[in-house]
Amino acid sequence: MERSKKPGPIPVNTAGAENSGFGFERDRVKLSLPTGESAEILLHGATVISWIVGGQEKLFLSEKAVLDGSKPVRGGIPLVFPVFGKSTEGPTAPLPQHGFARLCKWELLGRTSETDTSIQVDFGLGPENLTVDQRKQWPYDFGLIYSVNLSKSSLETKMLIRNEGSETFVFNVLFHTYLRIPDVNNLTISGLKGTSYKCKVTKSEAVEETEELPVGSEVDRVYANVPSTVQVKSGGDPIFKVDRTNLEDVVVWNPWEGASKMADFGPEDGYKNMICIEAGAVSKWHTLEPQSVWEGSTIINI
Ligand SMILES: O=P(O)(O)OC[C@H]1O[C@@H](O)[C@H](O)[C@@H](O)[C@@H]1O
Repeated sequence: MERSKKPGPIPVNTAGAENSGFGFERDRVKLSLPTGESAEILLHGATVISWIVGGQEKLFLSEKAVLDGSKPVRGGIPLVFPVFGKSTEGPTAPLPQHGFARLCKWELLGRTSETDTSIQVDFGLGPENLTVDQRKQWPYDFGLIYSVNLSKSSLETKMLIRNEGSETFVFNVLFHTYLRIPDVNNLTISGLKGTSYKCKVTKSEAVEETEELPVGSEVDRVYANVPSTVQVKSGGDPIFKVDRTNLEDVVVWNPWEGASKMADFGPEDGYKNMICIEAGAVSKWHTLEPQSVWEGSTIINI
């Protein structure tokens, strides 16, 4: 983001933070709490690539994921903005699938709060962080502030989008979260019943009828206006609870055996240990008028 438009320094609340941790190394930020929880975020795409609770990794990261900035990360939490999927028409048509946010090197704005039980870091992205080609593809003046907040048993991600120009723009935004799961064959997802969805596999639309949705094959569904919390259960036991604020939609994705066709997906049967539960605003365009701000967040609880 342009220096003049960056948020002013936010006073850091360090009450009781003697043992918590914030580390910056070359291309990534590491957060940790005195109780052992940690998270790791690359500047590339501001992609969260690790979240550890109770000594266990909670995010799936492909063992073939490319982390050097040359392509989006296969795993963790890539950021989707300003378009979800690939547009064939309209102002986002020139952009690649899922937009540019996951492709850019974000700026570290700093640690914005810290206590013994939580720590937050903010990243910024603006037109000056885009390549000349990306600027041509989407020539709007915008400012993004992305916050990652690690607490003892939850990870919150929050996006603030500002229109800093004189032209209105439309956008989609989504947290493309790859959750690590013990076995997809024992998995169910609840909280979607009664919600309309578009299935990208069968190219059809339907209303979800299942209370506890199993995943037994490729799934790629965009659930619109999901009213409540979505829970991921393993063998009937809740393992993740996903709450959303101002993010009305949820995408459920697992490529199943199609994963073997992705050069950066590994191991080949890794799809058994992942499910993407993606909180976003993607089923319709959101309009942002000049000098207006939009904010949305999601919190994943263990
Ligand atoms: O391979 P990509 O660009 O990271 O996209 C992965 C998947 O992302 C999901 O969000 C989409 O619904 C899928 O259609 C897509 O295949």
